[in-house]
Amino acid sequence: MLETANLKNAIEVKNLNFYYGKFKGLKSINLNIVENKVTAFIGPSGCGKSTLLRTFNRMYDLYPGQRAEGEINLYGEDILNPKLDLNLLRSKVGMIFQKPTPFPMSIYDNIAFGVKLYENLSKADMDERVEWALNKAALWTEVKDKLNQSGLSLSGGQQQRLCIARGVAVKPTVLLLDEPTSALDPISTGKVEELVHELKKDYTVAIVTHNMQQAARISDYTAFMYLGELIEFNDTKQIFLKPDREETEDYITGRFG
Ligand SMILES: Nc1ncnc2c1ncn2[C@@H]1O[C@H](COP(=O)(O)OP(=O)(O)OP(=O)(O)O)[C@@H](O)[C@H]1O
Repeated sequence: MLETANLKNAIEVKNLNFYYGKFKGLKSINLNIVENKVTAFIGPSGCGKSTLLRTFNRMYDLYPGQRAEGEINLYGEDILNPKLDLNLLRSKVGMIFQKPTPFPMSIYDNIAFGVKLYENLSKADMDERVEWALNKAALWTEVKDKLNQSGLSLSGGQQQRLCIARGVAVKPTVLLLDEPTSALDPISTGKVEELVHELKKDYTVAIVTHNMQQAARISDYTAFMYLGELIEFNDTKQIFLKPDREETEDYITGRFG
């Protein structure tokens, strides 16, 4: 396992268990998400990747019967604390989903909407923020002349970059990406992958992916999960070239999963 205690961690997960009612979806997870790096979560369907990602911004809180036990520290603050301000947490830990989900409103408003929840900006400052976020998501040049058009009028790949722009616009510290390219064509996928590479200069990124090549291409660290457990967590190169555990090797070489 990777020794990350001496690196700067954005998130530290300690003895995390997660329950869907009586079903235990995560079993004693311990790992750190290193600041300004990309950490990929891989593993067969149903192994708990999305469940783990959803604990990092307490997305599960929206659903009755789901609960987490243990500790998840975001820069030293335990986010499992029941008294935590969840809106504030979600402004610090943004999430982008598998299917692009633009709001049914203009491209401009898709971005401004979230910003308005947290900040009271003048029109000029908001214009600047919208341009900044669209630039960060490598979408500005494609949409700058049609900011008033519906976000839904964009292509799938553009919609996903719009969602990424919406995510970065509120200036989170961590971005969670749950299979962000699985609904995209190869060109759009390439663009999102380049973008993830750029984003880690400013953000800490955790990404769930089914695509081994993608994990190898874009992540610094990789966590392999199986049946709710973290089997192996290490430098991405190590995981793909010389994994410690046989289960990891079987998975990445396509022998199961
Ligand atoms: N809402 C839910 N209620 C009950 N069980 C659930 C719920 N969501 C997920 N699970 C179960 O928790 C386990 C982990 O699911 P999760 O979605 O985290 O897996 P995953 O690794 O992200 O899978 P995939 O790659 O298919 O998206 C699975 O056994 C799944 O059936």
